[in-house]
Amino acid sequence: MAQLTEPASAAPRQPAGLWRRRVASFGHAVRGVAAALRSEVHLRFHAAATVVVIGLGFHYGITRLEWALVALAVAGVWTAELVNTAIEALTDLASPAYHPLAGKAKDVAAGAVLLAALGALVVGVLVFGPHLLPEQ
Ligand SMILES: Nc1ncnc2c1ncn2[C@@H]1O[C@H](COP(=O)(O)OP(=O)(O)OP(=O)(O)O)[C@@H](O)[C@H]1O
Repeated sequence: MAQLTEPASAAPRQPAGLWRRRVASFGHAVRGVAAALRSEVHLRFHAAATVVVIGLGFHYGITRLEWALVALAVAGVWTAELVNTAIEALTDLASPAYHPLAGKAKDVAAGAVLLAALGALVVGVLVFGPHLLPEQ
């Protein structure tokens, strides 16, 4: 039977359409972060910690390089936590019953969060330690 409409893939790519898709993708990403924030207590803790760290950064007037390190550390923890949340959801979908591989997937994802958090702790201690505990 003849097709009445062209398949979507055959439509010419207009710049306006590309922009619409980019904006839609951005919306999906924001929706993902919001959903994770609603369901994950850890992420709400990270959100509070991020606000505190930014406040400390302004309070102590840290340097541009220190801001860069803090930004990387904060983004690293958020990224690891969001990926962990996605892997947990996919694992629960694929294997609601107990399975050693499901456990391994969740443990490895949690390990990524742990490593990112340890890295952020090191950055936090090195950047803010001298301000919070000045030498006598
Ligand atoms: N389907 C499963 N099969 C085997 N082991 C599992 C399974 N689901 C969870 N586990 C084990 O239980 C641990 C905790 O899993 P759970 O889904 O409760 O994560 P969580 O502790 O709630 O994580 P978070 O607190 O980050 O949300 C996993 O790291 C894994 O070792």
